[in-house]
Amino acid sequence: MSEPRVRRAEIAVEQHHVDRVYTRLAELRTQAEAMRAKGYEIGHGAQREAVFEQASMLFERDMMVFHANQTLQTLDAEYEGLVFGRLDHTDTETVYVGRLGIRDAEFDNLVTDWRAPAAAAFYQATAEEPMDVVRRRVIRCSGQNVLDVDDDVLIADAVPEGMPIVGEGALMAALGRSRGEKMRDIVATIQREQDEVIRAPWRGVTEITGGPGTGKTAVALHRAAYLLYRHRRQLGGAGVLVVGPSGVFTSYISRVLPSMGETNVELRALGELLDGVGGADGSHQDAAPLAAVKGSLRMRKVLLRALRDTPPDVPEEMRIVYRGEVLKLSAKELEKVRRKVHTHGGPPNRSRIRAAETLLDALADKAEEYATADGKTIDRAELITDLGERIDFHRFLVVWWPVLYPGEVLRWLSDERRLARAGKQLLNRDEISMLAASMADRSHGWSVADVAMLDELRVLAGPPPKRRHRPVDLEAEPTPRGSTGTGPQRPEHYDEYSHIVVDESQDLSPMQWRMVGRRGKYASWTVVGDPVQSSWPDPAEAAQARDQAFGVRTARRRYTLRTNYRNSAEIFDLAAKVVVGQAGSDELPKAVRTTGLTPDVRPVDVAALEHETQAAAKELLAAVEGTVGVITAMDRVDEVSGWLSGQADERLKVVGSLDSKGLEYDAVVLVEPMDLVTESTTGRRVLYVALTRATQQLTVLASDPDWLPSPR
Ligand SMILES: Nc1ncnc2c1ncn2[C@@H]1O[C@H](COP(=O)(O)OP(=O)(O)OP(=O)(O)O)[C@@H](O)[C@H]1O
Repeated sequence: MSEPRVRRAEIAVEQHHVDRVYTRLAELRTQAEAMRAKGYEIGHGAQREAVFEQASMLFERDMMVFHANQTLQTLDAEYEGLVFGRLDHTDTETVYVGRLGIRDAEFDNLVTDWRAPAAAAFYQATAEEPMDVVRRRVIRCSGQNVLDVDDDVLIADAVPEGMPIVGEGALMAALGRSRGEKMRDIVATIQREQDEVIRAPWRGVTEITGGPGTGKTAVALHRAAYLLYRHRRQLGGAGVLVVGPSGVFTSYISRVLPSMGETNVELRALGELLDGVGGADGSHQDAAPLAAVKGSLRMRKVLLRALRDTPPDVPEEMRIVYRGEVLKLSAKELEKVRRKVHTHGGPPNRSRIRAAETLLDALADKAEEYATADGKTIDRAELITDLGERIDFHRFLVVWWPVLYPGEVLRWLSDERRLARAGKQLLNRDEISMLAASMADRSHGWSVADVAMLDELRVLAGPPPKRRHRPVDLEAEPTPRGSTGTGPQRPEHYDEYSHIVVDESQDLSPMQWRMVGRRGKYASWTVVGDPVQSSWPDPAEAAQARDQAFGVRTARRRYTLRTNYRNSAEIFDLAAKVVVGQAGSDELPKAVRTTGLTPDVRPVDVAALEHETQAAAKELLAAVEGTVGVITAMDRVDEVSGWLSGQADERLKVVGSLDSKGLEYDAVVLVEPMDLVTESTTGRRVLYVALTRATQQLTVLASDPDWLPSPR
């Protein structure tokens, strides 16, 4: 038979099996629906039974309905290619691998879940270590239709007579395919080095490093799905949190887990980790020098001092009449009382009772002072009891010791004098004015870096007292919550997560590590990063904060991924040049795919930049099937978006350098690379990130040639 006929015949063979799987899926769905209906029936019956029986029947009903719903949820997930692999073993056993495990009515396996031990050989078998696999087949489907098959022979000598072998290179075919707006799962083509990381033990800290495009994000997400499948009891209840650098990024990866039937993982951007505190929207990026100040560990102390400073607008003195005498506390005396309360160190929102007691003590001292001057004595205990019950005392107390909300306290720092007090010997003059100006700027919501400070303040201030009516929060004006998470909202108990995945971890500031660490107090971790792509100026300080976040967890394992699956070799060769001297050769991955298309580096005149950008975007939109990213320095995003507003094509995206982290496009236009270099002290690394976003084609428009180090 000719190759196309063999292929068609093999596609038909697999189609037959896939049809059986879908028929069975429909049967299972019907059974689950019937079970749910029966569960509800039990509930109705229970109403007429004795109370004790009712209780046990209701329990039974709840369990039935719960299980039925869970099964339905799993069966109804939109699986893109439910069956994607097949293993033919030496003993002629055949195992189909898919996104879900399904058995037929006789309880024989129709499909084995990719995470089950029986499917491991699909990812781990090699020609050197074939694990009894003769032929590994990747089956490519669209919906329920088999489109293609692709085989890998692992034990050539053991191929039985008549076993057809079709095609070559499922991985290369997958990598060459155009990219959509959302990342896709890679279950069908996970490579051995990646599989090892995905299946690593769940406890402790698993660190994954590797250069751009090595699949770190993909691996981390598949690991989350794998861990939930294998250890659902330990991890499923309290939840898995995936933290990414930006909302654009979490949106980009948001389909991967649901496509594997996993909807119970919470995806959050760093700027979206905090719900409801003063309306944090956390999508705005500060300029690098400002973000560096906001993210440094110094801020912890600055914030603590700010919190303990006298709140603005509190009464400057206290007057209260006691038995015909006016007791007066001056501003200085009141401050002494405030300091005394704070020396106990408790969160101010938990210290109001102590504040009341200390204030009453000061009033008693004052009364004693007056009495002594008049040669009298007072009953101190009686005074404290009497004043402590007085409404005017409590009225004073609530304004003098107000409930502190993180957003409000942060805004106080727009007052330079106040900030200078809080930042004494911690912040220099320039830093103070830069920070104060940022806090005064209300033209946008909170920035990504602000959110870590808000979270710090949340903990330092302590929870506000519970009220029947929610207090009016003046900071709540810009409230868009901005979570793109697919999982449940967790407004309060942030420290409950059982597993935390941190992506692009090389960029977390120390303050962000503290914030994430609070959420992982009892969790195990998967931490993904590439030091060479880091835009954080003080890696040592960040490492210290990171180690603190991990706490005493002793089990730590580290994996390095070395193959770049994203970029063509031509594109990566260019990108690697900009970090020469900043990265060791072992820190740079190897790109496996060549396209024959070298990047198009165009010197342009500044005046022609707009026109050149439009032209390059148009060319690339015509050249590729999928997305085209136009990457610029952060402060030029609006300008460049304006240039391209005439090109109404949904595949075209303009993105700032920092926001391009973790994303990928079929083609990229990089506008003015030198802008990225000068944007921050780690500009070259940011440029490296931007240059490694394209899978197929890259055009660089540069008026200044210095972005590319000249060859030595
Ligand atoms: N085994 C694989 N099979 C198919 N595609 C893969 C495989 N591994 C990675 N990829 C693809 O390579 C691209 C890069 O993967 P990913 O974004 O996870 O890399 P990364 O290491 O996180 O990159 P970066 O550090 O640059 O953000 C993605 O399109 C991903 O789907």
